[in-house]
Amino acid sequence: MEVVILPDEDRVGLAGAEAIAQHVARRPDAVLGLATGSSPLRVYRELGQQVTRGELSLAQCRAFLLDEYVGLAADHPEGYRAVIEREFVQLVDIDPANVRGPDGLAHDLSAACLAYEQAIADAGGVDVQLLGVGSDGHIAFNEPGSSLASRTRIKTLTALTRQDNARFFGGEVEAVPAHCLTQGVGTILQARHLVLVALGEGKAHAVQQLVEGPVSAVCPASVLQLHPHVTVLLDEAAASRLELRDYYRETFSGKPAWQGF
Ligand SMILES: N[C@@H]1[C@@H](O)[C@H](O)[C@@H](COP(=O)(O)O)O[C@@H]1O
Repeated sequence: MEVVILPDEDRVGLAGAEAIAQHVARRPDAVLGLATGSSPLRVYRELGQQVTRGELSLAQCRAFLLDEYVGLAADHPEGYRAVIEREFVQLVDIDPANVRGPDGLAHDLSAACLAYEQAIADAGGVDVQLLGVGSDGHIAFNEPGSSLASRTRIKTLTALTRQDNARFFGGEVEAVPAHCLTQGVGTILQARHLVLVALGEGKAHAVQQLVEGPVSAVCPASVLQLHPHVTVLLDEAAASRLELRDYYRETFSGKPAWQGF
């Protein structure tokens, strides 16, 4: 796991965009994994600027969302498909038809979950998956207690997550749907590169647990310790509770000492 501590949100956004751009440089038709929430927004803005400047093109990419609320009308502005449309698709040159999310309005939600897993597999799997982390350590909507081998399925949101996300629903907890469809922890682990972004003091405990805590379903994000290629991008506040933060800084600060031997 590569832990990168950066001075501010803009630098985190830049680093996240760089990680994605590197995949696209190697493979122009890369499969991208998209996350919602506020943490990845600067990454999307930076990608948008690179596309506008002609430095990057996502025209051949396909993308899959991590999760979706159950039961929100298709035109609801806080539905994750709508959020991604607004915050990502409209800023870059990806074909909107190539961006897919779980169908939270499906008549048969279980069948929709299976179909979503199949669509990801048919695309050849996700090359680079952007992730945020909930203040309780959830990734996507895999709440504490989620099976670490889970696949895309319906989940019930915790009171804490609904409270955290109420800010997107005019502050009304009751307006936040109680259920969602989410890629499972096992699904996420199959992406070839995981890039997690965490910003602010409110994430410091979850970040400490995910990087340095035991691997446990109590903090689903801790399962990232079992993945061979993870980049964790943090601002100073999110990194503030890491016991080994000076070590992470040293290892990232420049040329490794063994170079040149
Ligand atoms: N389902 C999303 C997660 O994918 C996201 O990581 C989390 C944190 O969001 P934020 O980045 O706004 O703190 O929010 C939601 O619960």
